[in-house]
Amino acid sequence: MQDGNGLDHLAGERAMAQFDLQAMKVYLAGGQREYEISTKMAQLVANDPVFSKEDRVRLARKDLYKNSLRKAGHAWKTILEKGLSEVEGLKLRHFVDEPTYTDLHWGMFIPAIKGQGTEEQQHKWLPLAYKMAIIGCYAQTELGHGSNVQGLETTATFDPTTDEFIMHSPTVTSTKWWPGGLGKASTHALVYARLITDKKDHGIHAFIAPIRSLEDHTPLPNVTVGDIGVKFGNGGYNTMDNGFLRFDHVRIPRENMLMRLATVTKDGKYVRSNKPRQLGYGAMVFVRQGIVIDASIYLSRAVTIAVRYSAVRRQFGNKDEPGELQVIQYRTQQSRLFPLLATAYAYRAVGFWMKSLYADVMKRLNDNDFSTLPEVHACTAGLKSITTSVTADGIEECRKLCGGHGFLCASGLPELYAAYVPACTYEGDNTILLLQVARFLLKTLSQVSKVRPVGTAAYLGNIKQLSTQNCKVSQGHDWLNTSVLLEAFEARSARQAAAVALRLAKGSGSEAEFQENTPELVESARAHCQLILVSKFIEQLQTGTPEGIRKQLEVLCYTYAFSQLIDNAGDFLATGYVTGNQIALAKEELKHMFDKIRPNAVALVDAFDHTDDYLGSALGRYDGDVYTHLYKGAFKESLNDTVVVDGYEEYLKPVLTQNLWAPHSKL
Ligand SMILES: CC(C)(COP(=O)(O)OP(=O)(O)OC[C@H]1O[C@@H](n2cnc3c(N)ncnc32)[C@H](O)[C@@H]1OP(=O)(O)O)[C@@H](O)C(=O)NCCC(=O)NCCSC(=O)CCCC(=O)O
Ligand SMILES: Cc1cc2nc3c(=O)[nH]c(=O)nc-3n(C[C@H](O)[C@H](O)[C@H](O)COP(=O)(O)OP(=O)(O)OC[C@H]3O[C@@H](n4cnc5c(N)ncnc54)[C@H](O)[C@@H]3O)c2cc1C
Repeated sequence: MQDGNGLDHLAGERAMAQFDLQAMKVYLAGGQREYEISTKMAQLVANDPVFSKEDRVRLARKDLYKNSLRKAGHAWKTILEKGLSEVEGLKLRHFVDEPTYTDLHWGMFIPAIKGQGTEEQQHKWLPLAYKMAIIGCYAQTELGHGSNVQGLETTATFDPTTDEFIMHSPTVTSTKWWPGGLGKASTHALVYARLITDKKDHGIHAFIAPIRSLEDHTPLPNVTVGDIGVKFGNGGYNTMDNGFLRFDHVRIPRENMLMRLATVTKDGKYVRSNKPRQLGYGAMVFVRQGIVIDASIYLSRAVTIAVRYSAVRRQFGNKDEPGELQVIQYRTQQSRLFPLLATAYAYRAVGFWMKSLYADVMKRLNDNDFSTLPEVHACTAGLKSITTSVTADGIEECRKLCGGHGFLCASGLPELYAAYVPACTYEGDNTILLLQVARFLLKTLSQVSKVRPVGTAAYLGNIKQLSTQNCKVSQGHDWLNTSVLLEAFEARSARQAAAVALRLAKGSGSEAEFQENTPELVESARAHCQLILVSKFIEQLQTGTPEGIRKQLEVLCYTYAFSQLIDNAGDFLATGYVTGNQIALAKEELKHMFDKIRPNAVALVDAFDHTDDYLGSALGRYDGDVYTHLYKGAFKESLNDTVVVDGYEEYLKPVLTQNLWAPHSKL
C-alpha cells in the first residue's frame, strides 16, 4: 500500500529485512480480507482530494470544523454511492482520520441503543440511525460529574397524565458537557439522567432526547445547546464539536426511555428486569475493548515516523566507520524506540484477542450468563487505561526521538499527540479505571478459597505457589522461555495484589483506609494489566502465526516483555521474586533483541502499511526523502505567502527606521 515516488532512500534498510513482509502486513491487518479492505479504503481516501489533510493545522476553528463536516458528508456520500459494506465504511472513516460526529453516532449512540433498547425500540431507532436520517451522540458527562456517573444531576421525571418524561437540567453543574457531536451536528442525544417517578429517584437511566429540528437543525424549544470551545493543540480534536446541553422542562414520550434493563409503565410503575444493572454501562465496555487496537494504530504511526526518520537522520560518526552514523545505530535511540515498536505489535495482538473476549461476553449475555461480566469489565477498563497512557507517552517520546524536526507540525507528531492524548481521559479517566481493576482484584482474592478465578484472573487461583517460589533464572538465556517470563509477571502481580489486600484486611475496612492505599492499589492494577498484555501477546503468537513471520514476532514479544520487566524493575524487586542480578541478565538479553530488530526495523514499520497520506509526515515518508519535503513544506507556510510579511509597514518598519537611541541604551 506504499506510495513513495520512486526514489527510495531507505532501500538499503529494506534489503536487510529477514522476514516475509507481505505475511506480516496480512497478520497486522487481522487477516487477508481485512488487509484487502484496508488497502482499498486507504487508497480511496488518499486519492480523493476532498479528504486532503493539507493545511489542517493552520485552519481557524470555524473553517476546520466546516471542513470536517464536508469530509464526513463526503465520506457518507462515498459509502452510499459505492455501496460499501459496514466494515468498509468503518475503514474508510478510519482513514479520513479526523475525530468527528460520526464516531459517536456509530461508535456509541447506535451500540447503546442496541445494548439498552428493547427490540421494539431498536426497530424504531436503528433504521433511522443506520441511514443517518438522525444523528446521535452519547450525552453522559456533565459539567459537575464525569467519572462519578451515579452523581449525574439531569432529571427525567415521569408525568403519568401525559405519558411523558420531563427532561430538566436543575443546576449549572447538571449541564451536559463534553459529548462529541453534540455541539453542532447531532439531532438526538442519548441522555443519561436520574429517573424520577412519583417523587422517587431510581438512579441513572438512558433516554433518547430529540434536540434539534429535523427541518432546519435549530435547537428545539427549551433546549440550549452549543460547542464547549477550543481544545488542546492545533487541529487534533478540534475537528470535533464537543458540546454542552441544557433542558428546561423538555417533554419526551415515555417510549424514549431505553427499557431493556428497566421499564416505566403507563401508570408510572417502575419495574427492574432481573438483569444486572451494570449492563447499563455496556456501551463503555464496547468502546473500551476497541481502544486497544486504536492504541496500536496510533502508536504504530508514531513509531513508523520515528523509525524511518532515525534511519535517514545522521549525526556524528566514529573512527571505525566512514561518514556519519544513522541515529538508529545509537543504543540509546534503540532502547527508547524499539520497545515502542514492540509495544505497537503487542497491542495489535492483544487487540485481536479483546475482540474475541468481547464476542464471548456478548454471546453469554444473550444467554443470560453474566458470570464473566466483572472480569471483562476489569479487563477492558484496565487495558484501556494502560494502552492509552503508554501510547500517548509513546507518541511524545517518538516526537523527541525525531529531535528538532519532531517539533514541527510537518512531522505529523504534534497533531497525532493532540488528537490522541484525550484518550487518557475519555471513556473513563485512566486512574479511575485502574481503581476499578484494583477493586476487582481485591474481590477476587477475598473469594479465592470459594470461587475459582476465571479468565485473565485465573492465575490468582495459584496465589500460594506464586507467593512462595522465586525466579530460577541463573543465566541470560534462561529468560528466553515464555513460561519463565509469564511466571515472573504472574508472581509479581499476585504478590503486589496480595500485599495490598493483606494491609487492607488488617484494617477496619473503612473507605478512608481504602483511599490511603490507592497508590498501591493502582500499582497492583497496573501489574495485573501488564501481565495480561504480556500473556496475551505470547498466547497469540503460539496460535497459528505463519512461519515466515514467527521469528520476528518472537523477538518483538521478548523485547516487549523484557522492557516491561526492566521498566518496572523496582516493583519486581520489591516483591522479592527476582534479584538484581536476574534483572541485569534480562537487560543483556534485551540488548540482544535490539540487535535482532535493528536490520528489520524499517521493514517492521513498513508492515503496518501506513500510506504517506495517512501518516501526513515529512519525516516518516516511505521514500525517506525527508529533507526535500521539509524544505518544500516551508513554502506552504502562510507567513511565506508574501516575501515581505504582512505587518511590516505598521510594526516592523517603524522599529527599523526610528533611527533614535533607545532612552535606556548605554551605547
Ligand atoms: C467509575 C465507574 C466505573 C463506577 O463508579 P461507581 O459509582 O462505583 O459505580 P456503580 O454504579 O456503583 O457500579 C459499580 C459496580 O459496577 C461495576 N461496573 C462499573 N463499570 C462497569 C462496566 N462498564 N461494565 C460492567 N460492570 C461495571 C463495578 O465493577 C461495580 O461492580 P460491583 O458492585 O463491585 O459488583 C463508572 O461510573 C465509570 O465508568 N466512570 C467513568 C465514566 C466514563 O467512562 N464516561 C465515559 C463517557 S463517554 C466518552 O467519554 C466517549 C468519548 C469517545 C470519543 O470521543 O471518541
Ligand atoms: C475529548 C473528550 C471527549 C469526550 N467525549 C465524551 C462523550 O462523547 N460523551 C460523554 O458523556 N463524555 C465525554 N467525555 C467526558 C469524559 O468521559 C470524562 O471527562 C471522563 O470520564 C473523566 O471524567 P471527569 O472529567 O469527571 O474527570 P474527574 O473525575 O473530575 O477527574 C479529575 C481528576 O480527579 C481524579 N479522581 C476523580 N475521582 C477520583 C477517585 N475516586 N479516586 C482517585 N482519583 C480520582 C482523576 O483521576 C483525575 O486525575 C469526553 C472527554 C474528552 C476530554
